[in-house]
Amino acid sequence: MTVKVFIDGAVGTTGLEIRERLESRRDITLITLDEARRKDEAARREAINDADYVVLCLPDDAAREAVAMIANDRTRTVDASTAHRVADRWTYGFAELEPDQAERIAGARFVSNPGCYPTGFLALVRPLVRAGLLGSDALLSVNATSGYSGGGKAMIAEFEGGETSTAFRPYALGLNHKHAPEMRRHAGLTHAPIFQPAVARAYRGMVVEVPLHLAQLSRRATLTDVAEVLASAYDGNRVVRFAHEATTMVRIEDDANTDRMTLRVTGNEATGQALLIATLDNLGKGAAGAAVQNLNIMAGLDPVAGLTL
Ligand SMILES: NC(=O)C1=CN([C@@H]2O[C@H](COP(=O)(O)OP(=O)(O)OC[C@H]3O[C@@H](n4cnc5c(N)ncnc54)[C@H](OP(=O)(O)O)[C@@H]3O)[C@@H](O)[C@H]2O)C=CC1
Ligand SMILES: CC(=O)N[C@@H](CCC(=O)OP(=O)(O)O)C(=O)O
Repeated sequence: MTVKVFIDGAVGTTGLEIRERLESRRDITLITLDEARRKDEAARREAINDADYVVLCLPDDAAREAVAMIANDRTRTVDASTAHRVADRWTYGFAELEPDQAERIAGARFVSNPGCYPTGFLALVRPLVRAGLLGSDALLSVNATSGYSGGGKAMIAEFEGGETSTAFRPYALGLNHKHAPEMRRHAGLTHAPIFQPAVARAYRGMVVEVPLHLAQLSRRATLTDVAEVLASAYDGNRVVRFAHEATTMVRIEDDANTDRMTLRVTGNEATGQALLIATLDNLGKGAAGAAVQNLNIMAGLDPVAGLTL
């Protein structure tokens, strides 16, 4: 038996990545719309209602419109946009976030795929909050660098079309990035972290860093204690891996071209300063890899089918 999947926005940056992961699958039949019909409302409505699963790879407003087109109680949705990540009725599609999150995704009708930056931040911070090492009132910062495909077709054109020659560009300097609410909510924090992202001249890949004073922790702890909490949270996980080896260098390319994520704890025990680091691919675990993982879980298939780990 196969499940019918429609990717709305299938020729965008994320949509193409999802299609690549699904098109050779024998357990999945893709519903496709040709170039002339891919933005036609009637054609999309028909495809959406014909599908068992719809994956939305659209700008936020178009994603909301697509959800409103569902006129049956059967079609299940994974939304890759920001539109529903803190919305009621939607299940947050980060399977490793909580011990029962995969089970919740498996039973959900509406699943919101996490943002790429929150994927790194939450993987590093949520286990520490859950273990009581970080209080829910912790005041955190997060700095991150993304490959330019993170900005979709428009940013790819900007970097590859000669519109910018920059190698590295911090942005969201007004500390108003759209991912901050999602980080706050799903980490279980009272205050959103100070989030300062940057984009680099690399097509794909991502480094997310959370600096911490050990004195910020709710009880006395060493770097090893922090590492142990993260290592045990992801013990045996096939997608999120804790790197036990000493970290001397991290590169944006480390997990690029994969659907996995690697977490590290490093720092200076003598000064009591820690650095939590996640590397992932903004288009992999940060987008398409997570969407396919969610689809697999919802359809009762192998959660990592079609993923590159
Ligand atoms: N790039 C990334 O790393 C990540 C992206 N996301 C999210 O995924 C979603 C897609 O982003 P991304 O792939 O980067 O963006 P792109 O701009 O590369 O692709 C968006 C696609 O949606 C199409 N589209 C726009 N409006 C409509 C509509 N009304 N009906 C049908 N198709 C439409 C566009 O068509 P056209 O080609 O004609 O413009 C385009 O092909 C966004 O919400 C983004 O925030 C999430 C995580 C990471
Ligand atoms: C480099 C870059 O511009 N990145 C995008 C985030 C990509 C992502 O995660 O997308 P969504 O939350 O939009 O789904 C940004 O900062 O807006």
